[in-house]
Amino acid sequence: MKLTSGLSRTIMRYHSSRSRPSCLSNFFCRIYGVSKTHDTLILRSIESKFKRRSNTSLATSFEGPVVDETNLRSLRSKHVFENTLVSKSGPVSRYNALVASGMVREDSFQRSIINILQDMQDRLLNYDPPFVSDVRDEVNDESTIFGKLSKLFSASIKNSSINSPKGLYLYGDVGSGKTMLMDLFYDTLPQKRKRRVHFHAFMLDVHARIHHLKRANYETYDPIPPIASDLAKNAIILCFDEFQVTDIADAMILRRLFDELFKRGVVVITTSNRHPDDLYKNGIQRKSFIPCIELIKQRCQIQSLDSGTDYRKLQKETSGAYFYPLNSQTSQSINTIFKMLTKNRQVTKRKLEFLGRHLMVPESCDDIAKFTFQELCCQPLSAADYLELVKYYNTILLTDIPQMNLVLKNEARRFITLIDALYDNKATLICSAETSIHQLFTVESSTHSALLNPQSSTHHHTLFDDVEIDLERKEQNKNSPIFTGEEEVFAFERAISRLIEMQGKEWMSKVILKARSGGNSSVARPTVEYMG
Ligand SMILES: Nc1ncnc2c1ncn2[C@@H]1O[C@H](COP(=O)(O)OP(=O)(O)OP(=O)(O)O)[C@@H](O)[C@H]1O
Repeated sequence: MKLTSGLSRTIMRYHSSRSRPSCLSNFFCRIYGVSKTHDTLILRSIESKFKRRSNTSLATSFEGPVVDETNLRSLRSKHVFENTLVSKSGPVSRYNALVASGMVREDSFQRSIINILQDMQDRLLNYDPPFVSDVRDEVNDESTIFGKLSKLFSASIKNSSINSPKGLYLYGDVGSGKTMLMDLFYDTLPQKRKRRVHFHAFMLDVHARIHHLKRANYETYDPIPPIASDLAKNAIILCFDEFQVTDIADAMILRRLFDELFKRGVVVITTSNRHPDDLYKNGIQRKSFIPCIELIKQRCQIQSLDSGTDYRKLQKETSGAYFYPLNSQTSQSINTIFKMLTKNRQVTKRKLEFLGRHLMVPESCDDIAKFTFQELCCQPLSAADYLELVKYYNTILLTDIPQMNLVLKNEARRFITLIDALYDNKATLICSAETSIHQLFTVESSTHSALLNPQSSTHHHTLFDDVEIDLERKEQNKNSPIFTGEEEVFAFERAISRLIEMQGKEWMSKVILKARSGGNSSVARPTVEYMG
């Protein structure tokens, strides 16, 4: 069994201490290698983070974006930019300063991309985007006078977008620095009308807007143009992290949405693990998605970043919060950590309610929650649920993770989505698993498959209705190659890379900085029901 002795020793020390806050400081000092002489404010902020009670009084109904994307920002960039004396003039000077400070290793592949991003930023300085109308002017039901006017208006937008600069589609290997480079670009952009968002969160926002508009308007109402206008009004430069298309609903929405966004002069910068030609590969009705690929290739410069280096795997020190294999000792270790983190405070069962959905949290205390893999990855949950979860919980304990394979691809896909949500929010993951991180995903079938029961997502059924996708046809196509797991195998690599980084000592320093900057406190909390 691989049980990190440093962690267990720290837990023992924690238990033998009477003073919880100072002991907690020691706990983090030891596990995450934070120097004891390190800024005491940081340690105080960790303590207050763990003492903080969750705010449960704010109930929200959907009026706009589902996710506050400021919480999805890369903390590395915050960490790096706020703590290094650097010139604020552009991505190249930022990159130079990071290399000079030793925080980033000089990388010739990254260097060529940062030069491209610098040119792009220079071009954007002179960009005068077209005027975008108000959402309410875009009721495009052609049976109404507004609809007819809207059609005329769309034609005029089309002409005005001709001079918009090309964006960038940056694709390549896992962990090669795509997000870091995009963040350097984004953070140095002087424009205010910009938005940086994880692609999952962006699509959830779009789904929610579609549903909201469809419910409030006519049957024949086309929600895409007004949504595009609203998005363009708020951000003329849109930066997406991890562009990926794995489902038909997203494919059909994107085809139209991108067309409308580009017509409104929006410039898209995105990272992805896939070349545009490989997006939604083997997907149902893929032919209908090809125009979207062509549009991306037309409106974005396509660049690869294939340095062959996964920087996440270069880190040497780990925090030891990943326990394997599954046995009584590992299970006891997880329970001990949970008790330690929640000591003297009430552990409750909770029900999170949002957008007409609910998510059960079996054991929780402040911003710490504990689940089994079965509870979190074998239920019909989606990115929306996991992003909601990380609004509340900054530390997740996840037990009994099985080795995953293509038979368990629904569970694997959910687990990967969960890891993405935790990673993007700089959350802490403490877990117990059947195998080491490197062996967590396999293409072999597993004996566990019979134990787990995949179900379909009700969220997607609603969405298919909203975008008028024929579900019967989807069912007929369930043997389509997209269900062979090719996408999952690809995503496994990214998840492994991220899990490794999340087990590293450097990860905790990011968590500390997040706590220091107030964590998720800016996010409106949805309804929570205490179950006792
Ligand atoms: N040149 C570098 N020197 C040191 N660390 C780096 C360098 N480039 C990237 N990193 C670090 O490696 C990690 C992975 O980088 P990043 O998230 O940007 O990769 P990515 O290509 O976007 O990965 P993915 O495809 O999985 O999303 C981050 O913690 C980042 O700060």
